[in-house]
Amino acid sequence: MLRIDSLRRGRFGPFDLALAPGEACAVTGPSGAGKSVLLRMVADLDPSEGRVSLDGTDREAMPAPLWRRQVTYLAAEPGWWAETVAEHFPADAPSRLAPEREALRLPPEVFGWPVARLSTGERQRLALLRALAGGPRVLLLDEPTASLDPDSVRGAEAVIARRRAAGLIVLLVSHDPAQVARLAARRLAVADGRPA
Ligand SMILES: Nc1ncnc2c1ncn2[C@@H]1O[C@H](COP(=O)(O)OP(=O)(O)OP(=O)(O)O)[C@@H](O)[C@H]1O
Repeated sequence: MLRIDSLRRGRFGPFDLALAPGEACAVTGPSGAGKSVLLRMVADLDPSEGRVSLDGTDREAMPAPLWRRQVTYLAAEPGWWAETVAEHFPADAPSRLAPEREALRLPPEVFGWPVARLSTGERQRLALLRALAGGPRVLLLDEPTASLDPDSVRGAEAVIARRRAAGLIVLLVSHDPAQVARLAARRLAVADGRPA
C-alpha cells in the first residue's frame, strides 16, 4: 500500500492518497497545475513535508536511492547520461526484459545503439523499459506516451497493465482522457497546486 499523507511543498499540496497493490490513479489537471511537482515529491526528488510510506515503511526510514528504486519516477523528458543504451540498464536486462522490449516494439539490437541516434519515441519507450528494469513497486509516470504512435501507445499500455496485474501501483499524468479511462480507475484532479 502506498500512502501519501498531507504531502506539501510551498504552495503545492496538501495531497492525500492511498493506493493498494495493482491500483492506478490518474493525476489530471491543466498545464502548470502541479502534477509533475506532486510526482517528484512522491519520488523524493524534490524536498517536501508530510508523510509518504510504502507498506507502512516511511521513506525517511530508507536511503533515498533505495526509495527511488521502489518508487520510480519516469519524467516526461527522461535524461540519458552515458553513450550507449546498454549502459543505462543492468547487465541482465536484455534477457530479463525481452518480452517487455518486444511489446514496446524495440529490436533486440537496441541495447547496443548509441543514445545519440535514438528517435524521440525510441527514447520514451526505452525510458519506460529502464524504469521497469529496477523492479519498482510504484511507478510515477509523467506523460509516458506523449511522443508515441498508436501501436506503440498500445504496447506501452499493455506493458504497464501486465506489471499492474503483478501488483505494481501506478500514478499516471496524462492529458489524454481516453488513456486515463483505459489505464486508471481512480482520479486525482489538481488545480493551482492543490487537489481540485
Ligand atoms: N521546483 C519547483 N519549485 C517551484 N515551482 C515549480 C517547481 N517546479 C515547477 N514549478 C512550477 O510549478 C508549476 C507546476 O509545474 P508542474 O511541472 O508540476 O506542472 P504540470 O501540472 O505537470 O504541467 P504540464 O501539464 O504542463 O506538465 C509551474 O508553474 C512550474 O513552473
